[in-house]
Amino acid sequence: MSDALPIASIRTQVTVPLQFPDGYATEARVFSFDGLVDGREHLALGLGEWRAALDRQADEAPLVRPHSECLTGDVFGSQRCDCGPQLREGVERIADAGGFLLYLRQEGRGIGLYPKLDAYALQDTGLDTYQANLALGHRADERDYTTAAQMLTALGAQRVRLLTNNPDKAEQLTRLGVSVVGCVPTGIYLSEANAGYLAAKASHHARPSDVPSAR
Ligand SMILES: Nc1nc2c(ncn2[C@@H]2O[C@H](COP(=O)(O)OP(=O)(O)OP(=O)(O)O)[C@@H](O)[C@H]2O)c(=O)[nH]1
Ligand SMILES: [Zn+2]
Repeated sequence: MSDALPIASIRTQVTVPLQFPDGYATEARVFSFDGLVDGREHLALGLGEWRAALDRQADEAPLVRPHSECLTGDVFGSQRCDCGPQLREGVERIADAGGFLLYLRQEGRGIGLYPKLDAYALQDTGLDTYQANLALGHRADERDYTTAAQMLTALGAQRVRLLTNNPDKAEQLTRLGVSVVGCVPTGIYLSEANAGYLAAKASHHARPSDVPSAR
């Protein structure tokens, strides 16, 4: 509930010029925070006309992508998932619309980097991405968006449009008191290597949720 959301505050904000390997360039206002509930170093990137977007209503509300960390995909260009292209797309679309990219330090759907690699090894024996988490004693998806809600509140972004295909993000943020006035789907980045990953994700999202409930 929104009244139970612990308050976080902006710690530092700095401007960082960004340039991607394909040449696309923009500028981000990078925010760090004090008081995030899990003590991790989550970031918010203000992109485009983010200041003006904070004052806009409904279908003009800030565009926000809560992006969960994927070291292999975001940094090294892993083809096992679609995280790298989604991050790149997210930055440009948010820069165009005005809003925030939340870079959430919950690697491997919240299980961590080494366990994600363990899950990859199990997937190579035939399990899908969710079954592999369960076989390792984890939940299928351990992500929690409390820190995302805290950052949005600290930024003054109580009303947002989400850039995502993942309904769990909208459900959790709504329960946490963020007003999600719309969801904008991200592109689908299908490759030979990530076809199984994307198929498992689509069927998982079509099922009743088995993700953890928001605190
Ligand atoms: N456990 C596990 N995590 C994975 C696997 N492949 C990718 N991930 C993680 O999945 C997360 C992807 O998160 P997001 O980019 O927020 O995307 P999403 O939940 O698919 O939702 P969208 O907003 O629609 O992109 C990252 O934390 C990745 O590290 C996998 O095979 N196993
Ligand atoms: Zn990934």
